[in-house]
Amino acid sequence: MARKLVDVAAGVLLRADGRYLLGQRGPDTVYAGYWEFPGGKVEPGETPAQALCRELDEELGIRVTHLRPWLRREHLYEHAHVRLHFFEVSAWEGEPDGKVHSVLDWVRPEQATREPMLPANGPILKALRLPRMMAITQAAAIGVEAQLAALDRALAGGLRLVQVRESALDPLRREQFAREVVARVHACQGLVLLNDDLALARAVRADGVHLPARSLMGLRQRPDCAWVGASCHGRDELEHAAALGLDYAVLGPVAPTATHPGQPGLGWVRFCELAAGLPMPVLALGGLGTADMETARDTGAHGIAAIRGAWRLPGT
Ligand SMILES: Nc1nc2c([nH]c(=O)n2[C@@H]2O[C@H](COP(=O)(O)OP(=O)(O)OP(=O)(O)O)[C@@H](O)[C@H]2O)c(=O)[nH]1
Repeated sequence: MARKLVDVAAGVLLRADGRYLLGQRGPDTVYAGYWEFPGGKVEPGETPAQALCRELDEELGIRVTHLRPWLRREHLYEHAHVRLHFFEVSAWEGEPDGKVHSVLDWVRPEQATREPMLPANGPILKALRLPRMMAITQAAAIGVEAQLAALDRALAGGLRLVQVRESALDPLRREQFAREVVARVHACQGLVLLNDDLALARAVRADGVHLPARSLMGLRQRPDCAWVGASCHGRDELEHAAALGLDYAVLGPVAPTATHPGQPGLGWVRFCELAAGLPMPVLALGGLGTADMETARDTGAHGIAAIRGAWRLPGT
């Protein structure tokens, strides 16, 4: 029997130290004892954002002062068909106090999470492990040694997500370079994705593969890999990435770039429309750097992907 679709708003409260808040559902509830993000059902006449502010006041006794729409996922439970609107909550007044949960806990994204977790939330926890800045390599343009030196500097500065995109390097040098990148990034517990080459990703023990849009659109099934993402330029590509269950998408270009001359930028307004309501995180790409991070996140992006902007030294 088809179940009525129920809208639910859930908040990922993020502390400055990177930890997020989970609550354990109290007794006498469906899925009692399971962990969840605070939140609840959207009442008639409320937007999901309004519902979340009300729920966080009722459940935690806090007043939200800054929230951003993040992911939207549907899940069919035996008791309900839910559409979950996840928001990032980065500022609030008051100290969260467990008024309805048995326990509250602040969890680090890289830590094993709390169990049992509500079944719909697995991909949300994975999305929280995706770093906010993706740096895309340009070794063929600037030289392998210069790129590795830039990588070392960026890792020391906190970079934890690298996409190796080096189709212009010959196969042997590309493999050697990819192995170097994996060794350096894994030494810092970061993630490495190989552009469009699943076999090389496996050979060098990278974490996954990043699909260009033309490869994405040719697939009917998600490649068998821990992390899979794709480059997208419009809603059809984003929806295909979502349908395949990919872990993230990169959407752009937001601004015109030197690497794609003549291609007009989407701008932030269009970016916001295209990236809204998707089940996986979307990184903004195209003429951006670390200075654009807050604008990107306020527009619904999970973070930023960049070539030049990611390797630039601070102040240059
Ligand atoms: N709050 C919350 N609900 C979630 C999460 N993940 C998830 O699947 N859900 C589902 O969304 C629905 C939320 O229901 P709820 O019982 O918390 O709603 P509520 O606070 O309005 O309570 P009520 O049923 O007493 O009115 C449940 O079916 C729950 O399983 C999550 O992380 N947080």
